[in-house]
Amino acid sequence: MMEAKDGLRTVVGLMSGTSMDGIDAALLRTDGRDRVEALSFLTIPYDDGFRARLRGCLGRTDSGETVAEVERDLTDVHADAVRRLLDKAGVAAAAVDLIGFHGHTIHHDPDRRITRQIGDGARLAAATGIAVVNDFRSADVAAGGQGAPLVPLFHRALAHGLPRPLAVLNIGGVANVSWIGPESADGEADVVACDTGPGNALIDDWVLRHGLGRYDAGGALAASGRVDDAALAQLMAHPYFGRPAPKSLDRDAFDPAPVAALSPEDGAATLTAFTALSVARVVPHLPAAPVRWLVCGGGRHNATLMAMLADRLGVPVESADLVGWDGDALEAQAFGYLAVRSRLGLPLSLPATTGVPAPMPGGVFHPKP
Ligand SMILES: Nc1ncnc2c1ncn2[C@@H]1O[C@H](COP(=O)(O)OP(=O)(O)OP(=O)(O)O)[C@@H](O)[C@H]1O
Ligand SMILES: CC(=O)N[C@H]1[C@@H]2OC[C@@H](O2)[C@@H](O)[C@@H]1O[C@H](C)C(=O)O
Repeated sequence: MMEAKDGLRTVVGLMSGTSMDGIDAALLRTDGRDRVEALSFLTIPYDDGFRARLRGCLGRTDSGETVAEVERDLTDVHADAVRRLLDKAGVAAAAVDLIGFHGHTIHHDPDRRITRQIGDGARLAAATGIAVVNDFRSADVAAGGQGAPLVPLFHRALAHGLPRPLAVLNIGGVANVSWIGPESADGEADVVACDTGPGNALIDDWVLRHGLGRYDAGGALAASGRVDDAALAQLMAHPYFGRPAPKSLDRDAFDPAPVAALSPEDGAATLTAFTALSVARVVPHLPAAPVRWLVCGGGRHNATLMAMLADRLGVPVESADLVGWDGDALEAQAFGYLAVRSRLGLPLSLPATTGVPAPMPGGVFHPKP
């Protein structure tokens, strides 16, 4: 890997998240430690046909023909995303040191030591002419960790100078929090993390099922409904919320049956309250209550959800964009950052972020052809 005099590498980070909305691609320069310079970002949405094929792979652990075909096509769409990102940024592939390729999670059951992200690293390296790191979660899960969330060390790298304890909340399909403690003299800080519960996935599925679009834009549908307290209590009875951090979730861990009989409006309101309340329920599992919550991921565009979070948490809950981060790009950037850490042999996860027994390096390297 090329290393500039300033120790920074030019990297692409690629994320295909649990919302299945598309590929997020970010270009950045980073040393994999505490320096990060964002350069460019774009999202390539999946078309409905591809999204349906991806959905058809969820929960499958076999390597059947269909999964292999979807993996190949998924990889090729990622190669296209890299080309478009570099075109947009006016950067040549030869100037890029590395790609961090998350792939798409089709199965996540860390308690049975299973996690699987599809995405062919060697094929992506061949298609782009750039070295690739993929398979970020397997080593952590094989060692007994949760394999997720992996963004916390990146959140910590960005958080210098912000008030502590700070919570960074990512609301994608699933929601996850990074708790970042006070900064010590050497600039280090404790970090504790876990998935909090559902993010947007249940709301998206609900809206889609009622023919009202792919997501609840701005939270307007939820805002026009009423939270059904009995249904909310049933949803919150899931044993996940009593478990201490670290802990992680598969996309489809929660059964939305308690809202099934509600109107579209009330169902949306109740599922939105479910996401907000499950975030609040994590606070007792953290070392101390955060003084501020910065929210990234698509869920921060849902004004009803943001208002419910502020109400439940009782401290400022703000979009991460407010401190100069790009809340849509953060996850993709994180996998570029983690790819550099992987090449440097630095940990991607810690006992307090995934429950892994010791700080854990990871990722699989595919050299450029
Ligand atoms: N304007 C909006 N109003 C309401 N919700 C929105 C809006 N824009 C995006 N979202 C929500 O954000 C989701 C996409 O979020 P994001 O891209 O952060 O998820 P992801 O990266 O796929 O998931 P994960 O973090 O779980 O991997 C959409 O599916 C939708 O639910
Ligand atoms: C297994 C898996 O892919 N988990 C995702 C998912 O989406 C959000 C949440 O659940 C988080 O744990 C993780 O992604 C982020 C990027 C992470 O690893 O930090």
